[in-house]
Amino acid sequence: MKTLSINHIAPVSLWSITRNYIAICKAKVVLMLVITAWVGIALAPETERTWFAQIMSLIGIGSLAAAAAAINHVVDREIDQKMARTRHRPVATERLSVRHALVFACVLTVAGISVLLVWSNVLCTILTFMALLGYAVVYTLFLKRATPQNIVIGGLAGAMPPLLGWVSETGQLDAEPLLLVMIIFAWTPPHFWALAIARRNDYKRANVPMLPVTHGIEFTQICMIVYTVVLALICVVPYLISMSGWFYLVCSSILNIWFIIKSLSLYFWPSDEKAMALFRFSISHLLLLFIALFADKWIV
Ligand code: HEM
Ligand SMILES: CC(C)=CCC/C(C)=C/CC/C(C)=C/COP(=O)(O)OP(=O)(O)O
Repeated sequence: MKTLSINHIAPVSLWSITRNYIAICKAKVVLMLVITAWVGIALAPETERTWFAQIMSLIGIGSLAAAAAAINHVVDREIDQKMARTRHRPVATERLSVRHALVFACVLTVAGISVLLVWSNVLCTILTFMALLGYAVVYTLFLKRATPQNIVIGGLAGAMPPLLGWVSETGQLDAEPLLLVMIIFAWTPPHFWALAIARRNDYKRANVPMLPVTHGIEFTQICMIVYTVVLALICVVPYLISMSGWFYLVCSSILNIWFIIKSLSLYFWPSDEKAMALFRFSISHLLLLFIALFADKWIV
């Protein structure tokens, strides 16, 4: 592989430099956010917009989400150094400097805003930028360090993409995409707390007030069950208002009952392995739920 020599000391491959930049984007999370934004576009009322404009809108939303993730790596570098799960991250290990990470985040932000202004609209651009600030500043800089409700409130930023996709199409706010936001909003606490239970010692060591650290595992598991039930109830509403049909209702009901059963099982027979399995399940759950929302539009 081709190598670059920095100060003739450590040969660093071009790929390992690129890999650092990809890592600070949280690429898999951003991909999932873009998929939910795409469903927002697909469910919006039909417009004259071209495929190209829709793809550019998704690229713009993805760029701002990746910029937010890069800023998160900078702001959280000292916390990340203390946690086994995150201590190998590029900024935490200083493989990537703070300056380089911030310049990268700025480039992504400017590029994302420009793309959205050209191929989307002003409202979508403002809302997407607000989501960036919500995650990179409000959640990361303040809430994460301040309250065990950090991820509940901060979760709103990550829940925004279906609304952003919808608004990129229509240029206005509507009730339907807000419902999609509420679905992700209710999904986020069981998604994250499952991981936080398994990694509670990490958070304790880093002095981050996550719910399993401040209120214990049992209380967190009860909260997770409550949120999975709330999620199941919210997921019925798209069917009730005829936004989605029976195919979506059947799929979402199966997924949500499964989510509730898994949360109950974690409560009655707790283990870290089961908590991690529930965390991984939550990701498949959301992906399948949004695929069901999308497929329903064509099936029914
Ligand atoms: C405040 C809200 C959220 C918090 C605190 C949170 C937290 C986390 C954490 C700590 C991880 C593990 C990352 C790692 O192993 O490095 C993770 C993974 C993941 N999250 Fe979330 N999450 C949130 C919202 C979301 C949202 C809204 C989505 C998508 C719509 C999402 C999708 C994912 C995916 C796909 C992964 C797996 C990434 C991988 O395998 O590398 N998360 N989340
Ligand atoms: C513009 C736009 C749509 C923004 C979306 C923002 C975004 C990337 C949300 C994802 C949320 C997320 C991965 C939280 C991780 O929490 P954490 O940072 O506490 O986890 P960590 O310990 O793994 O860093």
